[in-house]
Amino acid sequence: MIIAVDGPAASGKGTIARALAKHYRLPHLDTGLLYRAVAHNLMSAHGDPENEQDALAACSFEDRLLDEPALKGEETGRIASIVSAHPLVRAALIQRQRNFARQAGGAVLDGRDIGTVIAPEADAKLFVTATPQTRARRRHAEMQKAGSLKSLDSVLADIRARDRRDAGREIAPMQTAPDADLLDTSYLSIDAAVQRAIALVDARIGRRLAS
Ligand SMILES: Nc1ncnc2c1ncn2[C@@H]1O[C@H](COP(=O)(O)OP(=O)(O)O)[C@@H](O)[C@H]1O
Ligand SMILES: Nc1ccn([C@@H]2O[C@H](COP(=O)(O)OP(=O)(O)O)[C@@H](O)[C@H]2O)c(=O)n1
Repeated sequence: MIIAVDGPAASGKGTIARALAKHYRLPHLDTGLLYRAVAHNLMSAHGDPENEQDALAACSFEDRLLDEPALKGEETGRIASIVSAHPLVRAALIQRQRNFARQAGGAVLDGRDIGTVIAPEADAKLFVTATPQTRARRRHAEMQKAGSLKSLDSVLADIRARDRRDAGREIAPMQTAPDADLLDTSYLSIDAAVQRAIALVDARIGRRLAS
């Protein structure tokens, strides 16, 4: 079984994808980490994120880089959203994600284009959203815990800029797959959001088995 979880920054898609993976005993891939790894390599090489060749040169890395805590930083996320708009970068990362999705037994993947590009054949697709204000509050709280002094307003501005870039790019833009279930977590606790996600996936699987 393949489960695709897409959505914007800090919507809760990673939290939900991890919980689904645990519930259904499936391996999980946070595909945002791949783009963050490219951003990290590019920044280490002092490359220009707008330059497609610089970004392409940053695309080869081993899986263990994905465990690097530095990938989680806000600046890395911002640069990731710039390099991810280059077609050659997306092409360089696509097979890795498809192989993960199609492994025996299935998988859960979260990102921006899982249900639309990476695994359009997924058995269940969720598009996880929350208002920009809610997402900014969540990201701000995470950043404060990590010692950041950035204001909530500036985190909100970053979130809006990232949404615009991710939804507005020409290749594999962030969008809801026509057969995805929408899950708005703005007014749901983590537990409630996870329970709702499991119910939506169960309903999809049930429908598939019945058809
Ligand atoms: N429903 C929720 N209610 C409150 N906080 C949440 C909820 N879902 C996620 N969070 C918190 O918001 C932050 C971002 O969640 P995360 O799952 O990492 O988002 P994403 O993967 O979409 O960027 C984390 O600190 C997480 O614990
Ligand atoms: N499948 C994906 C996953 C991430 N990305 C890009 O990578 C950036 C970082 O993704 P992420 O999922 O780690 O970001 P957060 O939602 O955790 O903030 C996004 O802003 C996207 O530009 C993408 O283009 N396609």
